[in-house]
Amino acid sequence: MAVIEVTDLRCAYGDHLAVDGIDFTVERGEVFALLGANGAGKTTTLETLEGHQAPQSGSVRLFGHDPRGERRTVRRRTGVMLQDGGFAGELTVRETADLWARLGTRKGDVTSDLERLDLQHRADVAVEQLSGGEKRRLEVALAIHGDPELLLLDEPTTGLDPESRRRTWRVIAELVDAGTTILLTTHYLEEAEALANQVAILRDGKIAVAGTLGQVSAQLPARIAFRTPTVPLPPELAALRVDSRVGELILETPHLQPDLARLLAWADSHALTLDRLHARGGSLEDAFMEVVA
Ligand SMILES: Nc1ncnc2c1ncn2[C@@H]1O[C@H](COP(=O)(O)OP(=O)(O)OP(=O)(O)O)[C@@H](O)[C@H]1O
Repeated sequence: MAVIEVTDLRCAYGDHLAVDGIDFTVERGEVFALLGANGAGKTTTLETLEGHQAPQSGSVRLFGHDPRGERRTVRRRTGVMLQDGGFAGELTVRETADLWARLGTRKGDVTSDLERLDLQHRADVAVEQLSGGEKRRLEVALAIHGDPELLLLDEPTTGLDPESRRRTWRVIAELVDAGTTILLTTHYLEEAEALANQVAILRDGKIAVAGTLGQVSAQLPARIAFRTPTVPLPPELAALRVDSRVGELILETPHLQPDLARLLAWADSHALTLDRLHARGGSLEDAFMEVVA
């Protein structure tokens, strides 16, 4: 049985349909990243999985259970981040973590939770005195308490400096190695690339593109770029041309290897050096830009 099963989910605020008929499943041990521009419906989907929101129609199942109707059963196995404003600002970091641990049913060492997110030296500081990035790390520390089977993470690294982000990725990767299933939302495509095996890109509450990272990237053409040569390109390559900015020429092709070989042969025959030549396959960023453009 899938850990998460979402079937024809619709969620509305008044008459505004924020999630408009989405389906996906997440199997045990997978990391599933929900991507999309602001307002695409990521948080609404996550809040429905957390049981904070009721679907307008369709269904959401975690471990085969309804996260609203069978909240206790689901919560025992699921780590979630505390909602915005859920902290009592005057409590210290350790008091907050202790309280959270007592409210839940999973056993675990709060000190080690704080250490994993590099917050041990902030343990006696009031939560209201934490920086934005430290607060976000505390939210992640609470979510991972007791090594849940499933983690639901809403933008786990937003506002973190690059080192803290990488550290958080390492913590998440360790949990995945230990068998945790993860669904996360993020605006950082490199985060999805670093962590996820499945992605779905939402647009206006619908899934526009979904699949493994490889499948999503492979749907987009490859790109070859180089500094503009002074000699005109042969027609079959000139037809691939999509853009030329600041002296760089970009060719898009679904057939990277033969077209790159053709380009190099042409450059050779004209004794040309193609400055700053680089070639790459389609990427998650290309897929994302295609969806949100
Ligand atoms: N409490 C609310 N009341 C009314 N409309 C809401 C509410 N929360 C979200 N919406 C609307 O629902 C849609 C989806 O919002 P949601 O927060 O799920 O998007 P998101 O993809 O998480 O966006 P972001 O990347 O900005 O966090 C948006 O149009 C948003 O304005």
